[in-house]
Amino acid sequence: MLDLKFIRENAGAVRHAAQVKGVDIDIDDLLRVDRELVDLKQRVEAMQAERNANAKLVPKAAPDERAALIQKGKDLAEELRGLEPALRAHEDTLKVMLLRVPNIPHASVPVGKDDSENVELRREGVLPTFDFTPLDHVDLLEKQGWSDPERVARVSGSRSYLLKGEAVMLEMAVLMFAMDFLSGRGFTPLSTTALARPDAFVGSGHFPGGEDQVYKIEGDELMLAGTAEVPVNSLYAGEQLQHEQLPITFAAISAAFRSEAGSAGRDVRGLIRVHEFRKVEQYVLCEASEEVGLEWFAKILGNAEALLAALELPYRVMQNCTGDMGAGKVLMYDIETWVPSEQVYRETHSCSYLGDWQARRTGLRYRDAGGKLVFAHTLNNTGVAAPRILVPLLENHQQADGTIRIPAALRPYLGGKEVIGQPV
Ligand SMILES: Nc1ncnc2c1ncn2[C@@H]1O[C@H](COS(=O)(=O)NC(=O)[C@@H](N)CO)[C@@H](O)[C@H]1O
Repeated sequence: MLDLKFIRENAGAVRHAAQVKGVDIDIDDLLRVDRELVDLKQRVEAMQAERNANAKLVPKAAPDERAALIQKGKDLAEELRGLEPALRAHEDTLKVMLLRVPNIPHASVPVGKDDSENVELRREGVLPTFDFTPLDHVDLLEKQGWSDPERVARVSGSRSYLLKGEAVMLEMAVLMFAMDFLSGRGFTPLSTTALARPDAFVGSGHFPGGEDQVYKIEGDELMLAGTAEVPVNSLYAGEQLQHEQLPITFAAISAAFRSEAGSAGRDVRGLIRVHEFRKVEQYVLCEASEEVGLEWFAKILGNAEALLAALELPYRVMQNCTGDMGAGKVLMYDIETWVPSEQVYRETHSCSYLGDWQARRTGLRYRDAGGKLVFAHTLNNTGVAAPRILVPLLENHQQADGTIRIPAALRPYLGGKEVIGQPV
């Protein structure tokens, strides 16, 4: 959400942001509703003043004037009541419209319509070469007896997954490694629920708009979030933080649930796109400064890159174009990790800076050094998401005999093992 005053004074910039982000909102319509609401409020205030002034006259009035004054007071009260519904309707309409107003993209963001126009910033790591025919992750898991896709599909349908044996230890090792790594960089570990109230989805910006991606629970207002960003972003909703408390940084591990509505046919095989997964989420709540926000953006991006480097995985960093960054972002980079079986880089991390857009809709405020109450800035990035990260991990580190070489950084989390799996 943007400040209404900012929208009034920068309608052109906001209209342009909506246009380049493909957000369907009519800023002129919003400003019309805003003006009508201002007029209504002014009329109400004038009538209240008139009614109050009139009420003061009654006790001092001559007996023959009193009845008329009392009647005037009743008429004014009636007229005021008559304005209530219009006032409410305008306030509700404006609130819904404001929630749809996109954030202004950073000057560096390329204009584009979808991910095909994201810009590759750089590639890191060396692509693997195999002196044998490499397998994809589905075949590797199957060969090692680490999966059971038919049985789990019978129980849980498509986009479900089950890991068995050492693959489970690998999944937990990579999650623990990420938590260790991030807490070592000062991020407070959180283990949190994916259940959240609708307001938390509004606060993060997933609602309005992303409702079809979210699993709901019959007869319960709680919903299953697709990322810990949703509940974590609302932990401090409505509070007045002190600037000494900032920055608040979390490494939040949680389950994540996604309906993947609209992804029919994409990545139906294997672990890339499943309905429930686990994610370590980097979340930052910092002071209301673009300079500080961009510093944190670089830090959380660097954390994810360092994690991938420690996992010895080649990757590339993409800058998302305006059409692929979502309404709330100022700046967004995806990290894509190499998947040998597809010979392409696939998204494994998504790093975002949102300015005060989330804070404004969540009610995340702090007293700055001057004692002024201001909205904070927020950022998030993936630390690691499993099982998706297992796809490049298994495929890049597979050996000719079907075993998997374990990167040095993960060995402490796998009892020191340098290889998992049996030669097959
Ligand atoms: N359906 C899915 N199945 C498996 N992994 C997924 C799925 N959806 C997303 N992910 C993983 O979760 C990461 C973050 O998802 S995201 O929507 O791009 N971004 C967020 O959720 C942000 N909160 C940053 O983590 C993705 O990069 C991907 O690695």
